[in-house]
Formats: sequence, C-alpha cells, structure tokens
Amino acid sequence: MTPIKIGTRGSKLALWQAYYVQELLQNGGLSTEIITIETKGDLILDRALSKIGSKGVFTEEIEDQLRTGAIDIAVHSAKDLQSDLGPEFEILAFTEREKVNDVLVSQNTTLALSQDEPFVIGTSSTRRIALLKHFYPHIKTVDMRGNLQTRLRKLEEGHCDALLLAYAGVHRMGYHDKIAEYLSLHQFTPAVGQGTVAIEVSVSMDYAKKQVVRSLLNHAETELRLRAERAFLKTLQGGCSVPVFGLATIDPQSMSITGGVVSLDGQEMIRKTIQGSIQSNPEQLGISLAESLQLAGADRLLAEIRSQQH
Ligand SMILES: NCc1[nH]cc(CCC(=O)O)c1CC(=O)O
Repeated sequence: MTPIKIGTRGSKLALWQAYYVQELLQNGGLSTEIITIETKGDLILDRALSKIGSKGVFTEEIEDQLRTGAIDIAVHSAKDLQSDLGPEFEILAFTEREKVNDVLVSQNTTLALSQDEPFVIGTSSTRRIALLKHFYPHIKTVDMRGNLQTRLRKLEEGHCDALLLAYAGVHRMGYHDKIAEYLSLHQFTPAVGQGTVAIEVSVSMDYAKKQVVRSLLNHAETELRLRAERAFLKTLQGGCSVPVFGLATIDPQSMSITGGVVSLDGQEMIRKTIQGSIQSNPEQLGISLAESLQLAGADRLLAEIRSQQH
C-alpha cells in the first residue's frame, strides 16, 4: 500500500495529534506521511470565531485536500469538526478519548474559581464565558484567541491571571504544572467532542484502505459517545461558536448524555440528562436529548444568542 497521507493543521496541538495518529498507523505496519495545511482559523486571529463564521473555520482548506486526494485522512480535534460534514466526507474513526474536563491554568496554582477575590480569565469560548457568568459572576474575562502557545505566552505576560482550557490540550502540550483546578463536569460540561481526535476522510476513499485505517485507529466506546454527542449538536444546530455543551458517558449497562445551552449573559440555562440502554442507537439518544431541550425552549434561546452575535 502507498503511504497514508495525513493532513493536519500546523499548530503544535494539531501536530501532536497527527504524530499520535501516525504512530498508531505505523505500529500497525503502515507507512505514513504528514502534510500540514493552513486554515482560516489559523490565519485570522483578530476576530472572534463567532464572527468569522461557525462552519468549517478550521476544516475547509483541509477538506479541499481530501477532495483532491492530496491527503488520505485528515486529523482534527473532534470538537473543531462541524457536526454536519455534508455528502462528500465522513468520520472514519475516533481515537480513544482522554479526560474531558476543562481546567483552570495559571502561574498561581492556588487560584480557584470559588475564591472570594475576583480575577481575570482569558478565553474566547462562548461556552466558557457564559458558564463563568452563570456560576462565578464575580470572575472577569478578557478575549483571548490564538493557539495554546500564544495564550500561554499572554498569560505569562500578564494579560490575564488564568486561562480556561481543555485538559486534553494542556496534557498534550505538557503544561500540567500550571493546572490550578480541574473544573467539575456538572458545572463546566465540555463542548461536544472535547478530548477526542477524529479522523475525517472522503466517502470515495478506497474501501480496503478505509478498513485497515479504521481498525488501527477507532476506539469503539469513544465512537459511541461521540456519535450520540454529534447527533445532539447536529439536531440543535449548535456549532462551535454558540454556548452549547454536551457529554455522553457509558457505564457497562447504559449510556447517558447531558447537554444544554446557556445564554451569553449566563442568566438562563437549559440543561438535561437522559439515559438509554447500551444496545440502543447512540444517535437516537442524542436526538432525543436535543428534542427535549427544544421543548424546554432551547431553540428560542439559541435564536436570541445568534441575534446577539451578529
Ligand atoms: N477550540 C480549540 C481547541 N480545540 C481542541 C482543543 C483541545 C483538545 C481537545 O479538546 O481535543 C482546543 C483548546 C481548548 O479548548 O482549550
């Protein structure tokens, strides 16, 4: 078989993920090649993601290369991969998920969100800002985009007292020593897909090649959880720039999924958890959760949020 061409963004986090996938493929006896691709999300750093457009900010240029066959597989943080891939592309595999929590990162590791003295957190995530306003209204936020290294540098330069980040990225970059606090999943329910690497391919990729790559990369339990979460997000038409959260978990007998929406000012939150059997269709569980949130007013809340973002 010719080498598997792995497409990735060029940030350190993206490259870590590409090397991780490369290693899994090489351990399975495949030869590989990594090709880095620059995306709009990497180039435009002076505007909020919600203003650039919610779909494909980090993926469009990579999908162009999948389409032409210049790359065979694209490696993404599942969180950054839009929930509707359209007819040309599909997810071939999800690698094993790691800890999904958000963490508070600071030079001062004694900081805690629950402390009385206010402090300033750098983040551009609408979910994190809205959840902070909801649970910790005395904490202030400043807008902070850019890759993890840029944000860490700004933290060191004193632009803020702390960052709110996905544990997964902090772990992959080796910044554990700056973790001040692991945030609870009950308050800071993560974004759909957080902590998981997704492998996107063209639907027309050679079938035998697909089978080999999937068998080396896919983690069955992670896939079930992600299928439920992504169906939930797709039904709600969430996207990555609205404050929607969703997390599916599996215990031996059942699957449960928690999800919700929180207003930009943190005042209103709609959040629910539902359970299903492990045999049931994970997509159906995600769709049911979305529908029950819609009955509780999620569509109106999302429409209000979108009108405030434009
Ligand atoms: N939106 C940026 C992004 N996309 C994926 C991760 C972390 C890695 C992951 O969740 O898989 C991050 C950084 C962050 O949110 O702190």
